[in-house]
Amino acid sequence: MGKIKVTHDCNGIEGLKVIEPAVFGDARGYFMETYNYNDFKEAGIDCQFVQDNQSASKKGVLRGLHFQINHPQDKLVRVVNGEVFDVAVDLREGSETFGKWFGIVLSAENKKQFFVPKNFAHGFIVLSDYAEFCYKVTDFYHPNDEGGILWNDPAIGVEWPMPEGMTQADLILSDKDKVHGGFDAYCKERGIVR
Ligand SMILES: Cc1cn([C@H]2C[C@H](O)[C@@H](COP(=O)(O)OP(=O)(O)O[C@H]3O[C@@H](C)C(=O)[C@@H](O)[C@H]3O)O2)c(=O)[nH]c1=O
Repeated sequence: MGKIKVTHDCNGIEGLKVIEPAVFGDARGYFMETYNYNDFKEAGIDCQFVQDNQSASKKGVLRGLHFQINHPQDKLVRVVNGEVFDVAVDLREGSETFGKWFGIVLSAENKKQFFVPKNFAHGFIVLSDYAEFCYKVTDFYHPNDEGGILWNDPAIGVEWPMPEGMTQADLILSDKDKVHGGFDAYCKERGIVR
């Protein structure tokens, strides 16, 4: 019997999935399966994950929007401490929802997982004082293969919620993430006509 609930309707973007595990609480605390090959396969996620990642970030950190160009990764992401707003942008050429985004709050409390297939850009903003973010990926990290789209590119128009008491000027980004190109440049480089 499958122990997960899966939502496929992510703003009409095919392939994105939100997974909610069954949580077994008792006097000691709780138990849940965070990944089970058979259940995920039944839910349409039949992947070979090869790397697990974890990052910690303080409030106002924004990481994204990232992808690997020649070694695209499916990602199964979740939060084990704190709360983030997680975003995926469809970069699949020919997709009906090319350039559209979907965002969801992931937290240690709601225990939701978000499946982001290959050829999406991915990023998140930390809404809580601190957050720990864990994810499984289906290809290895290739430092020379990283691509990015500027987080606030109006051509994508992600509606990032701001952490309480912060404005966009307070956000903390890596140097790399401050200078990504926009979606128009992404399309132009690849000869994609929209
Ligand atoms: C992503 C990654 C980074 N690193 C190293 C490189 C660098 O020294 C340090 C920090 O890397 P970054 O600044 O790229 O980390 P970060 O900004 O957290 O990158 C991540 O962002 C989220 C939104 C994603 O979707 C991920 O796929 C990944 O791109 O960690 C690895 O060794 N393996 C990895 O898989």
